[in-house]
Amino acid sequence: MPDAAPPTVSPLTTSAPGGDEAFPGFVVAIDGPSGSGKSSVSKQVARELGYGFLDTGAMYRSLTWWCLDTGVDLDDADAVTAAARELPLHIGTDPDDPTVTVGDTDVTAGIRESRISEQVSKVAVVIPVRELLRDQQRRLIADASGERGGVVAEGRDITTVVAPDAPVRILLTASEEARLARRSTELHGAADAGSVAATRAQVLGRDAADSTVSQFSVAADGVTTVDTSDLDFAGSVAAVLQVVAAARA
Ligand SMILES: Nc1ncnc2c1ncn2[C@@H]1O[C@H](COP(=O)(O)OP(=O)(O)OP(=O)(O)O)[C@@H](O)[C@H]1O
Ligand SMILES: Nc1ccn([C@H]2C[C@H](O)[C@@H](COP(=O)(O)O)O2)c(=O)n1
Repeated sequence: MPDAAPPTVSPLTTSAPGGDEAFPGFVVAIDGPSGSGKSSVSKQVARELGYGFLDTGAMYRSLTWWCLDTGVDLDDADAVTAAARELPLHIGTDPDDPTVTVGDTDVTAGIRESRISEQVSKVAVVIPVRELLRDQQRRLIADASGERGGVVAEGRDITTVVAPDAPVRILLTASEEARLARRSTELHGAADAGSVAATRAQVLGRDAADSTVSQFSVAADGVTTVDTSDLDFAGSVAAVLQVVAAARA
């Protein structure tokens, strides 16, 4: 499947809310709770469509990494906002090479460490930080969709705030049980009672904090819910591609 030729793209344009320009290509916006598969499924969907891929969570993670690296107190919202203004971030939008750098440091792997996952919500709930990153995300979506004819962008507020006029908006969800099992398997190599319990606080705690600033537990008007609880990874990718195909038919 990854080597399949990209489908012909109709020249659809999406308006970029709050900006002066329309997004130049087709935008697939995906949000949902932690462990629903947003990042991994979106990346594969982007590959199969020949589109760009934007992982907006990586931007919040990079800011968290930068604050910790430079000694910024994550509980000081003003200091975190100042850091966001200075953040020397580069985020790749090639789904085969979504490299993230902060300054000269490749943080692609580092931003996935538990120390970041456990603290990233402190950064993500700061409203001025969200506004700064939202503007950057819209620019990245415009650039990537222009370069490749389309982009798959994922994150907690993509369908509601960053790209509410995207032609495809999906809430990718799964039962709490499925999400915990997936994350547990990813982090601990198993989904037995012990490892699920160890994962629970991180996954549910982060969702609880993040839901104070974004709405990702129920689909907003016009957003299609794709429930992957009973789907494997390939099935989830196929379900999203089906929604995209229906929107373009
Ligand atoms: N349908 C699926 N069936 C089984 N495993 C899946 C499925 N979708 C994703 N996964 C796996 O679940 C894990 C979590 O997926 P992923 O990181 O993409 O979720 P996410 O929604 O982006 O989470 P977060 O918002 O916390 O970053 C990954 O290891 C991924 O490979
Ligand atoms: N558009 C977004 C993207 C991410 N966040 C927050 C929520 C998460 O706690 C954190 C990391 O995201 P992840 O990599 O786990 O998807 O960033 C957000 O608030 N809005």
